[in-house]
Amino acid sequence: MSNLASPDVQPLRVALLGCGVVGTAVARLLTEHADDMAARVGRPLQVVGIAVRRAGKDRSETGVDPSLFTTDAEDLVTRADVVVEVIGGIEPARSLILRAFEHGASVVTANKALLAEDGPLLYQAAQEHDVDLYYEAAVAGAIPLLRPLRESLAGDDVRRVLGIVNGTTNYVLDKMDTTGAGFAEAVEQAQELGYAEADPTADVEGFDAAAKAAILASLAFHSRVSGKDVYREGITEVTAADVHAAREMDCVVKLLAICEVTDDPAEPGGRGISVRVHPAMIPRTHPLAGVREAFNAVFVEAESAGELMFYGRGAGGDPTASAVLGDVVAVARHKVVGGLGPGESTYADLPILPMGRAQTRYHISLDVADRPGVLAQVATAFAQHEVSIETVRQQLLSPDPATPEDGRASLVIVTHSAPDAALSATVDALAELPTVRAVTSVMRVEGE
Ligand SMILES: NC(=O)C1=CN([C@@H]2O[C@H](COP(=O)(O)OP(=O)(O)OC[C@H]3O[C@@H](n4cnc5c(N)ncnc54)[C@H](O)[C@@H]3O)[C@@H](O)[C@H]2O)C=CC1
Ligand SMILES: N[C@@H](CC=O)C(=O)O
Ligand code: NA
Repeated sequence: MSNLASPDVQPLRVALLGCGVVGTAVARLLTEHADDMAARVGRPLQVVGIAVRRAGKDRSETGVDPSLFTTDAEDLVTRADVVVEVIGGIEPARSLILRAFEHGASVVTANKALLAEDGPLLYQAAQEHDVDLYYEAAVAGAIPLLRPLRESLAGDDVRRVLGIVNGTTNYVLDKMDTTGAGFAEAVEQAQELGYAEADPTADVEGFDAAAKAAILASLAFHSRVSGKDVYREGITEVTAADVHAAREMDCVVKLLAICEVTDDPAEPGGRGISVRVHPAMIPRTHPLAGVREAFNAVFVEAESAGELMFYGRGAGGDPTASAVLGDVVAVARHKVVGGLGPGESTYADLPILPMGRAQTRYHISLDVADRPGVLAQVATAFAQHEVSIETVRQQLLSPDPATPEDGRASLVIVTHSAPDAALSATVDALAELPTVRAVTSVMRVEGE
């Protein structure tokens, strides 16, 4: 290591854009682990500047020389070999990354929103300028997931990627399930712990998970998938009745990202991609049910490898910085010894299938009149849409005080797997039946 400290060894210049939750951890760890990083890269890394929005704030926890903080990010990216973008959002992050490429810098980013919106543009610019674009932190934080998909599984045929990829919503659902915490209170806690996006709407409405699902599907299926291609439902519509219904079924509600290749005869070539993010009930015995707090877990199913599971911290400053720094070492090494990491791979160019074709199962709770023939009417609605019922549970409810003479019952139905369009049409038909007083909970079911 001593020769690396010699004044003759030219350090690699690192510029950091953003000094929030992730940026602060990156800056501190770059300083604390400077010697190890130098040894792993083969040359010292020198932080040449940290772009911030507001100068003069106390950032002593980074251990970085205060003179390195600058509000001129545009200039900073022209003075670096490696640019780390942890500002987030679309602009100015996109322009700064493109400018960094133009000046010959490789870029490490954690910005899934930008990658899901404009990944192809960034890949192309990186390729044109012979530099790297790495983004392991963008999906599932610390968990090494993108490199396995991009590199380790490059010789296999990935069929499915399914998991929990948003720490904030997992934290919220977990707190609602285990402590009975309210939605707003749990979101606030997730913000305080540094898990949530700058605007937590991106988390709770499922945009963050959708961006990650788009990135995962693109890599897994060698096709272009953008955030807009992903069917998305967040957790804001998950009610206490849903959580209760899940508990009654010995299930738990999780926000899942599901990316699948389906062999669909209606599509040219017979294959298509289905990508969706939505809350789903999963049995408490399923491994994903045990994923607590802000942890993430992702299953990958590949033809030859079989099933793989990735688990770890998906959010938070230090865990995310771990993934960022791993990428910094990789791209910095390329600067030292030559070579580039993998670029965009879209040769399969598979079409995106509409959500209606996704195969899923539904759990439906109905508040019905307790009269002869009700069950037959309900069953007919399922049969008419070619949806097969797996289980039905009926329970008497106390009468509605407004109509005390009418009997009431709750019907809880779980279906077999069917196209989402047929399931959703069945729910619409059920809601129209005069004997159905209310559809009290509808949720997709995943896992056996
Ligand atoms: N917090 C987390 O757990 C994770 C975050 N990420 C991603 O990392 C990125 C950063 O996230 P956080 O650090 O949590 O956000 P943050 O909001 O804590 O930090 C962003 C920082 O960038 C600064 N900034 C904004 N515009 C700027 C500009 N023009 N020039 C200089 N600085 C500017 C803000 O003032 C803020 O300090 C985002 O893309 C996020 O999606 C990825 C994985 C996990
Ligand atoms: N807001 C995100 C942070 C990591 O990507 C999350 O909660 O998972
Ligand atoms: Na990751």
